[in-house]
Amino acid sequence: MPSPRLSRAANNSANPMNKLEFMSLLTNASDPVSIRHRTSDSPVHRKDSFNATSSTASQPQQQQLPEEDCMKLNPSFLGIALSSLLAVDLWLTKTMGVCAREGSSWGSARPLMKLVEISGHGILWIAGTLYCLYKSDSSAGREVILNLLFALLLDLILVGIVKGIVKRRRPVHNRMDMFATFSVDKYSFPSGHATRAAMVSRFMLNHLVLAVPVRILVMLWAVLVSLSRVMLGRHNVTDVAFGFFMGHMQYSLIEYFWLSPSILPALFRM
Ligand SMILES: CC(C)=CCC/C(C)=C/CC/C(C)=C/COP(=O)(O)O
Repeated sequence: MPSPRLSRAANNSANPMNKLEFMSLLTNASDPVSIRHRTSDSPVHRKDSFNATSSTASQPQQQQLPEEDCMKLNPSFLGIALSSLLAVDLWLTKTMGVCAREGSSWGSARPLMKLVEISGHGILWIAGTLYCLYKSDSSAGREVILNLLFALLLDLILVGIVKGIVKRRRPVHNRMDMFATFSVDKYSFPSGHATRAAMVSRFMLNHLVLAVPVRILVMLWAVLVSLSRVMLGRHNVTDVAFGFFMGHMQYSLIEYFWLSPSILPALFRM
């Protein structure tokens, strides 16, 4: 029967992992050369040590990356994708900001674009909805208008929250000459006009009986309001694209939580 000491020595020579451990103990922690060559510091060596532990002499060597290498590759790929998107975004924003100043290439169209901006302003929509609610004499009409009002208020809150979290500055060529803004409106992501235009247009298309030409006009208005944000230099393209998407999502939310007279009878008795 072999002695315990002898059998441990035999195990050590058979197990390559033990050999690696022994070698790493020999390296000098204060020596930079030995630190560089330490097996755990180099991905190549890490791969070898991984294979050394996972493969035996009888199994073929597998080119399997350790988990931590995969984790390192992913963020760099995401980083490259994000910085490329940002570069395209900034380039498009600069190129499309043709009404940002009076002296810009389409500077003469700036007053017209500002009218489009006003057509999507929150104050105008909230005041208009309140007026329609006051004038409405049918309960079905009141139900639709009240839900539109909630949608507009929800939009203001959600956009304010996202702007406050993301804190993305408006493009450098923007002149801050908008009327009636909140303090978070110094930030640009997402575009509040784009969220409102997308949400309100979907709302109108789904809840109002409109002739086809009017339906087309409503869709064109939503696109024009969104486009005008970039042309006026107010927003980056991604602010508007995300805003448009967010507006659609907000509409779906309003549909899901639709307020009916059976839910809040007091509100509908006004
Ligand atoms: C009734 C009430 C509280 C109305 C407030 C409406 C208001 C001041 C909305 C702000 C609208 C605005 C200028 C948003 C900024 O839009 P961006 O497209 O530049 O993000």
